[in-house]
Amino acid sequence: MNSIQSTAFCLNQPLAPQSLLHRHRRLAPPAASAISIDYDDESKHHTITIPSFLSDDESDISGTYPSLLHKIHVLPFLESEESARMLKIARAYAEASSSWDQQDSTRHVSYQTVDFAVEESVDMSQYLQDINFQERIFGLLSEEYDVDVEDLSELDFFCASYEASGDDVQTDRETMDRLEFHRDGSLLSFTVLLSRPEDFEGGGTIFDALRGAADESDQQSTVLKAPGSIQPLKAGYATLHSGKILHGGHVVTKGQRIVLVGFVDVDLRNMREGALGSAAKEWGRNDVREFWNQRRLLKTKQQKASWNVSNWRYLPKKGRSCLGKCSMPASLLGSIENRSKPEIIRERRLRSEDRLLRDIMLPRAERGEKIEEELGEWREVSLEDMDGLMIGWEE
Ligand SMILES: O=C(O)CCC(=O)C(=O)O
Ligand SMILES: [Fe+2]
Repeated sequence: MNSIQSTAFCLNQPLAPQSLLHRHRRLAPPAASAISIDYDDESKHHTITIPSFLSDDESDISGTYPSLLHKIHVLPFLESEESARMLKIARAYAEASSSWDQQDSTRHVSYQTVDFAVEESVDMSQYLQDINFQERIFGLLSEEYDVDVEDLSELDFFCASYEASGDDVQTDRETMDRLEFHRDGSLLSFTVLLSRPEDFEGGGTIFDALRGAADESDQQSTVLKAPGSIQPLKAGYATLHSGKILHGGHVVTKGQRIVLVGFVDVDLRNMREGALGSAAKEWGRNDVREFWNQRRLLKTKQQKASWNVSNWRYLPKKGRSCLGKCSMPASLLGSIENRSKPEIIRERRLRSEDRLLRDIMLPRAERGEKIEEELGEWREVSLEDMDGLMIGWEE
């Protein structure tokens, strides 16, 4: 992209003294921690590069920073008549089906969303076909993330509504005003804004890795708003990102935000084997750590006056030797408090995310052949043909 205006700013993290760096090598602050925003005035395309959270000398990383997956793109996508028409179809379907009146979606495992799948609405599916929606969005994703269009497949397209809480108090509608931080099942995801920015306040797609940094940017001229949420300038704009970057729907404080969201899968031949598995393992470990550290903190705080902890699992190793018989060393509570600090846990999470974004995509030269699935031909079969194939079948 021809970058006309470029902004870069730092997270302003002080460097730890050498001794600390040595003791907590794995948690050392990143060498370079800056967000860069490129803007091309002609195409109105913003490219936001999420910061680096690792130092470049960490030996076991295959890719470099920034990879294409570190980039979040915000750009005009649908013509204004197209997004207006889609909004109309979406509203009509949601009204007729009450899809936006209840939190019942199974799309996100741990929390409910207010949406409907595009395929449920005949009119919406038809319109998306008429305007070649899938071909167009796949074309964009293919170009920005360097994946062949043939290697992209639709996992899910759905239309979600966020409404400011309080607007629905008079009714029994269950709406949502935000979506908690999560990672999508897909490597690539997109959000197309259907409602007009002037119809709601707040909102946007919020990224953990961009949190805090937006305060320092020029709020008027960018799509990146505090605290790390990306708010497109017009209806019809698309936000493209890797679904593996921790993100959510930022809280809508007024009005209604309606978006079309898509999860797009990438064929395995493009991906480095094991990269996603180890990141997922690390995130799982982190969640468990977070839980236990919080629990330890609570327990030790409760027992601070007369320290008599009977369950050693709540204690770090160095506290276990004097279980139940001594007073709590002042340093112990401090160290437990330190470990359960959300910033430290966040830092760990961001480091494994950064590692994944560097590692997961194979360079073109290392990608294998695409394996076409052989479906064979349909033919009629007799009951004798089926003999032995129908396990558990009883006449
Ligand atoms: O509302 C948004 O911009 C993000 C939605 C999202 O992340 C999701 O539905 O998975
Ligand atoms: Fe998502």
